[in-house]
Amino acid sequence: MKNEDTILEVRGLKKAFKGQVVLDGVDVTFPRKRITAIFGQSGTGKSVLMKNLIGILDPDEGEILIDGQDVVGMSPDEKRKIRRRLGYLFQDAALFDSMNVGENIAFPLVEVLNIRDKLKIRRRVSELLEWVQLPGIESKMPGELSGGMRKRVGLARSLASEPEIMLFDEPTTGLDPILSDNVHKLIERVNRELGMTCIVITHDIAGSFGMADKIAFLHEGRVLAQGEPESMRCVDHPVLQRFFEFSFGSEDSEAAKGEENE
Ligand SMILES: Nc1ncnc2c1ncn2[C@@H]1O[C@H](COP(=O)(O)OP(=O)(O)OP(=O)(O)O)[C@@H](O)[C@H]1O
Repeated sequence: MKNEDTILEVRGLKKAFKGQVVLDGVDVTFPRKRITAIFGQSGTGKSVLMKNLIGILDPDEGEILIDGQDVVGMSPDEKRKIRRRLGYLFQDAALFDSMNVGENIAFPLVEVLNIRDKLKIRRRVSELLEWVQLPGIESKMPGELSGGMRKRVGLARSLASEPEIMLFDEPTTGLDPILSDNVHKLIERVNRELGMTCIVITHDIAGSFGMADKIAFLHEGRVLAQGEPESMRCVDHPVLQRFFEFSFGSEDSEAAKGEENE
């Protein structure tokens, strides 16, 4: 990306489990206030990368720089503080099943932002539910919600702590095309209306193409290519080309290559 203003950078990130190398030197940058999609085949380490970014896993080697500050070597206290700048939405939304929707969203307001005023909490929960277009469902239990609703409540909860960077782990997996499109529109709103940097881990290359400002392709533990979506079509790699063929049809992918060769 030309003149990229980087908020988050990963350098030489390595992670293995019992000798099985999953991340083998990942280098990738994430532009501030933009949407970056990371895609790659199943099992290629996308979720492991995300877990390293949010601090659920520690890398074996490498750096994770937030505004130039390496998180990896920080004390637990410093890590906690800097990682508050990150929010995330897991595939299953990970709601607390024993709490109702309102309590789920109030949780980070109390625990992260330390808000104690009950009226203020109620108002903010209601605003967040309106923002995800689910007004007035505070008293519903997670078990009563559809998959798409759970995802939106999960998003409202993540947004409650006002992160600067939002990570989405396969947000459209298991959703039909209409709901997937709704989720993409919601991610665009998070980016445009709230000004958050968004990182989206996905298999859905066709869906993410329209939404992302940047795409990074993870393959065999490394980022094989990264750049603006259109530039990715011209990367001459068989796996990447196969992704394009399946997602857009072979003619489209061949045409893009042809244009590049002219
Ligand atoms: N905690 C863990 N312990 C051991 N192995 C793990 C652990 N987490 C992930 N792995 C392994 O790392 C590899 C990559 O997994 P990961 O979930 O990151 O893939 P992915 O690219 O997100 O796949 P998918 O698109 O199917 O979700 C897999 O072989 C997985 O078994």
